[in-house]
Amino acid sequence: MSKFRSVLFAVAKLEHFNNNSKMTISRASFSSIPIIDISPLIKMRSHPKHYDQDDMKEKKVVKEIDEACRKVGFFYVQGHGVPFEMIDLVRKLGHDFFNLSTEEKHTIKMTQASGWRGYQTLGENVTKGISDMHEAIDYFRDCDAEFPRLLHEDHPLSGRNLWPSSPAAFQPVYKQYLTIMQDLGRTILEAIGLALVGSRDAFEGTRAGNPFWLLRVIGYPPMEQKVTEVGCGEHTDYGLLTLVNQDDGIRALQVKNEDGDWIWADPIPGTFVVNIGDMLKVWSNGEYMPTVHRVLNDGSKYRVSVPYFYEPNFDAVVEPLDICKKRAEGISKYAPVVYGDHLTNKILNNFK
Ligand SMILES: N=C(N)NCCCC[C@H](N)C(=O)O
Ligand SMILES: O=C(O)CCC(=O)C(=O)O
Ligand SMILES: [Fe+2]
Repeated sequence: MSKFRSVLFAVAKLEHFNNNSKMTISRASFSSIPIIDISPLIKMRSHPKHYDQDDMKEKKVVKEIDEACRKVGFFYVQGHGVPFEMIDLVRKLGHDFFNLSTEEKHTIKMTQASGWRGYQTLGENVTKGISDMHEAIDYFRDCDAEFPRLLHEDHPLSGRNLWPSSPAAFQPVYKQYLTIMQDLGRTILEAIGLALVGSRDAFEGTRAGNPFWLLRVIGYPPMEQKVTEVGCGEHTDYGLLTLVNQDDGIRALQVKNEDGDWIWADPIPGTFVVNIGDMLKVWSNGEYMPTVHRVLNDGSKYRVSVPYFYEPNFDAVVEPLDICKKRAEGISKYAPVVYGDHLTNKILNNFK
């Protein structure tokens, strides 16, 4: 090798080293969660033809989301266009439901036959073998002809969503909310597509064009300093993007940085807390890593949060994207996984 070429080679190696170390070191240092105004994405989504992808991928909002995904795995979104009244009403209806008698709540009880949809009582959900101090209602995208595997009654997640008759507004409001949140999830994923691949449609079609979404309505009783109990044990989320609508004025959600410190994701009225899940780790070949988080409601108030999970298609085969593999010198860090299998495995381990 000529002297000139070997110097170039050394520089290239050094740059590669720097890039890699930047990626790993920077995650350790986060001590706060960024707030991102996504209104430019909302505008792009309503008039896609007016926006050039090459311009869009250079936009501040796309760079901010990319940086947040690389460094923190969590960010708040504002300027999302979801009416504040809607955001508040959804949590209020959650409070109203959890205030009902046990008997009433059990009219929509989750069972194996309901495909693990419905109401679960305090402590029924477990994380790493320990009961979580929350009650919840779980909803999954309805099974229809688009999910042939789930139409077979012997699939563990085959079943129907269970809607309470009280409060009366619960079902219509939540159905509307689900439509709005699906659109919001897709909009944020477009920015991630632009950042990772340069294409806003990177996750459309067979990847996540028909998302197998989940929604949880969660109630956390106050723990009053009982440090042996946890509202929800530490975990990462399973899919692509989680959008959390949490009660104002109660600090309970905590995010772990690489030093092992817990950073509070304090509620900011009118925002959603967004975090990335396991499947983005695989698709991005580890460029984006899901961040461990937990819930500790050790104050004195009952807390409701409503996370919406925007996920891949049930049958999506998730494997590192070519461009992400190329950036890692052709090395694929994760084996392919079928999203529905990953999810089923997780859900079946969530209950004793
Ligand atoms: N659909 C999602 N992501 N739900 C997250 C729940 C996390 C706790 C659950 N018991 C667990 O052990 O995973
Ligand atoms: O209640 C929260 O703030 C978050 C809950 C959560 O992490 C989850 O359900 O996956
Ligand atoms: Fe979570």
